[in-house]
Amino acid sequence: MTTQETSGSGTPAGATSIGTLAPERAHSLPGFDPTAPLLEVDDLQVSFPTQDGLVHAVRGVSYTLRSGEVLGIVGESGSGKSVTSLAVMGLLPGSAQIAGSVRYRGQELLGVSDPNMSRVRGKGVSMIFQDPMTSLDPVYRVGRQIEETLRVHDKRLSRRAAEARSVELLELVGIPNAANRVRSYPHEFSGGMRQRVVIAIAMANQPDVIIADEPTTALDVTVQAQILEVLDTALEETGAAMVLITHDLGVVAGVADRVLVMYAGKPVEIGSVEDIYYEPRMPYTLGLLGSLPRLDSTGRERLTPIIGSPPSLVNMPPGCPFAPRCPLHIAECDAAEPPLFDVGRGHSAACIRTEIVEKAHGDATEVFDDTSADTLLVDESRPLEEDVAAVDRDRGPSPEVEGETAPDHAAGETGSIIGPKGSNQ
Ligand SMILES: Nc1ncnc2c1ncn2[C@@H]1O[C@H](COP(=O)(O)OP(=O)(O)OP(=O)(O)O)[C@@H](O)[C@H]1O
Repeated sequence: MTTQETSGSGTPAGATSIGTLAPERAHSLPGFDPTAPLLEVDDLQVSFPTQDGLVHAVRGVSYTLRSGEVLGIVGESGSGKSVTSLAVMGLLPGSAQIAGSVRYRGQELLGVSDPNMSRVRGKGVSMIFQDPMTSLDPVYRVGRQIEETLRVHDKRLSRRAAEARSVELLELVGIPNAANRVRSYPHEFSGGMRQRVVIAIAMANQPDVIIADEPTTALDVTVQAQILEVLDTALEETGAAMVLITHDLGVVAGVADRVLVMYAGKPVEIGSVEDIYYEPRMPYTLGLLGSLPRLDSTGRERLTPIIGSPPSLVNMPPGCPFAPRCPLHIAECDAAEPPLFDVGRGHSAACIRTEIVEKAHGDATEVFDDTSADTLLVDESRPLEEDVAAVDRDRGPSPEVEGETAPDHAAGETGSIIGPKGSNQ
């Protein structure tokens, strides 16, 4: 497989306002090259032995991340996004069989001992996980957890300076009354506030790279946008580049420079965020777009679900793994798994029928059947409030929603009702 390079200006994104780097610690592995890309993942392969056989979780992932760049990695559950990132961080279980190469500033990370990886983790590359409670220790005050992170990489930092920096970091991520909140325990914060603390810890040592694995998935939709803004602040303050992992193309739209789409353990499309959203060439990417309500739609487009589920990663048959779900499937698709074909301007797609997808110009209804939106409605000829009224007649309205009216929706339209937990959407 060819390594697909991510684009980027090569200049760090922002100022470093929260302390100074001690580069010799983070960069003390053999092969350090300050001019090398921040992260080069080359033909990464990860398998897990299981009772059912070898699970080929990651089957040849390659990407390059440069300074100041945000790379979105998108794909369905089980497509290998997290395993790819855990391999980069050296956090896979001992049973994992790993091949390929992961270089941070030219230094090979695969096979490096855990003490040596600790020099890179947190300072060279830090990670934000989906559930903040997996990162935070429930029995320590959040301030202490930030201070420890700082002092792991800077033993000369006094306790008082670490305390002051913790308050500064909590302010940066938008925790009100930070000087008092440093003394709070994780359970005293809401989920969104806890994720802000985790972001503060991830940026504490001004890493070169932040890997954020589904950082907003566990949060209320109203909080998700705020956390994306906080991540943006983290990048500005640290000058870090970011790998943003999500199953939601909508999340990467406003944040990423480039997007890597994964399917069944492999990248199936890589391109700029504009190419992926407006000119995708892989039917799977088009299907993902079609199943997502778009803010730039005219309001009349239908959603197009991808029918079926991804293949088992044990004993995969030859051919394109997406073929059984693909509306453009032909016999040749079953012969061999297509490599990433260059379709122009740093854009590549693993499909032998890209010229047909090209003609859709991002409109999934050109290729996929549109079935989903109508299934939400009992009767296409009447607006949604009549359906709600019919349900109310049968069940009786709940006291909380009595007097509220349903939004005016006609057949085929997509609407969202959002609100924080307990708001009776
Ligand atoms: N320790 C393990 N042992 C066996 N199989 C594993 C292990 N860890 C992950 N897998 C398998 O590897 C595949 C990829 O998992 P991964 O967590 O990377 O997917 P993902 O794209 O991040 O999905 P999600 O969004 O649900 O986290 C899955 O089939 C998963 O079951």
